[in-house]
Amino acid sequence: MLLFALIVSGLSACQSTSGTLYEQIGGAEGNEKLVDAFINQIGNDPVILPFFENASVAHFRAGFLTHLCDVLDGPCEFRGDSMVQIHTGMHIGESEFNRVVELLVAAMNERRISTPLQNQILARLAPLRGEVIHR
Ligand code: HEM
Repeated sequence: MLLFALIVSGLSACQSTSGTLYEQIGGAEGNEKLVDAFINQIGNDPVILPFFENASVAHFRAGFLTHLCDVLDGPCEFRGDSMVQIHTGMHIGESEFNRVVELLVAAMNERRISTPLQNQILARLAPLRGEVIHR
């Protein structure tokens, strides 16, 4: 019985593997910490930062938070412009898209998100590639 209790408490201290992806990243707090780490990565990247030259960080943060919450099955509905509308005119290519994915992975590593969970998150974002690049 003691062993069982130890195993259960040990499991709950680790990342949960049940519930929505949003719950698994730690809900609203986990989402905010992840998005802030991502924004910090963007802020330090000489290739990607120039894309955000005229963007408001606060606006991007709020929009990305809601969008990610929505994509990860959290209790949010992103009602902003479509991914195509937002990124049209930015002339984003494959390499810039891949770089942004790398920055998100770096942010997820920083937040100690497990590799299997990272892969599930990336699988949700990958289909958006065509809506973001060459626009
Ligand atoms: C799957 C990949 C991506 C997703 C899901 C995504 C999603 C978003 C979202 C939700 C917003 C905020 C929209 C709003 O509320 O107004 C946004 C804005 C923005 N995105 Fe992306 N994005 C992706 C890839 C990229 C890439 C690769 C770049 C550039 C290399 C980029 C550059 C920007 C910029 C500059 C803005 C700010 C626009 C502004 O407010 O002026 N995005 N993106």
